Amino acid sequence: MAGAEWKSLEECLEKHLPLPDLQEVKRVLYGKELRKLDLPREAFEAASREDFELQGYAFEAAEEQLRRPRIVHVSALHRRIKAIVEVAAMCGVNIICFQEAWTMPFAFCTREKLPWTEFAESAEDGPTTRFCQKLAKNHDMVVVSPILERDSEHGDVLWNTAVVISNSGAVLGKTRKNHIPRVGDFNESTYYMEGNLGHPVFQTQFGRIAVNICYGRHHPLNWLMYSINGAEIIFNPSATIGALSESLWPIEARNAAIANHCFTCAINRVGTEHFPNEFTSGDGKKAHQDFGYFYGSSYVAAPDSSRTPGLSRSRDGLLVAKLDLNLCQQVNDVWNFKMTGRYEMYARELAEAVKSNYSPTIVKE
Ligand SMILES: NC(=O)NCCC(=O)O
Repeated sequence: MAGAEWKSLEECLEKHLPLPDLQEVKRVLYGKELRKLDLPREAFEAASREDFELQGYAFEAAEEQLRRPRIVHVSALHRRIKAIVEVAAMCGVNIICFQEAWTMPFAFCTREKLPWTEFAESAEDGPTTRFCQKLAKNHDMVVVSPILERDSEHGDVLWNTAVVISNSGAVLGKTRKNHIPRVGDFNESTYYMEGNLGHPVFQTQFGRIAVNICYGRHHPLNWLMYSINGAEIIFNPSATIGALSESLWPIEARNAAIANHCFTCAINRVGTEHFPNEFTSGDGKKAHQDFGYFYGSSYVAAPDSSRTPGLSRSRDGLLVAKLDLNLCQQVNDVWNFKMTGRYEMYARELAEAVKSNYSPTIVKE
């Protein structure tokens, strides 16, 4: 499995394919070609000074007679948040989402409590939320800040939470990771509980947003419920490694955008994190001190199946996407997945299937 030396799928395709083939491969892999955004020169200069990648693309919708375009700029990014947020502001970003548990190493592999649980903090008024409130207000930007939450009002329970901060600087609310991985070194159940807040959608000045945290992207019904509650953009802040999920990554968030007539933003960490003590995870692997390679490759996908190229696998980055939210309804009106979905039938059958005396409907000869 490649580490940092393999920069990105896009770079590899561009290096090896003749132009006519490249155009066809890109059409199949990424859908319609997106216009590159003309981002300010000073934004590129600042990104280069701070040593992170900057890319921008526009998702355009057809002009309508009754509605004006509903343009929103969103972004997915990695570390060095303040400098990166400043560059995002130069690019006119309206909503920004950071990677999962962005304030800490992804230490859940270790199963050691200290010092890692020291990173947990209040979603409402912890230091990270206060920091993000300043960023939000200064830059008139909605900030989605995924943290490890300590809920001291309920017995210090820990949760994997995304705090949503309005562009006014007020905390709009929070949402919690519903599904906890039990795979490989993702020993996260040692640290926090399955979310209990359902599938909230946040009405912001720039559109209705939701957050499906990392492992929730493997659950189509989790995406569906955010969409049923009206989400137009669903962020998927993640921390995932190549050996486990790199072949799933380009498919899942993109498929969710198509299936739910919404935009999705898949955001991943970059690099390898080393821990002081060796750990194992009961999977036969020798004791080791790192999680594996977090392969970045963040991207934004649209309801019409188009998507941006991925950010690099090896560098911090800021991906700016200009979305016209009218595209959600336009695609819905063509494909009608919402209208043709048999939700009542699924609800009835699922309600039966979860009963302890249920037996699956299998017709046999
Ligand atoms: N952070 C997290 O839930 N990772 C699980 C692995 C994956 O979903 O790819």
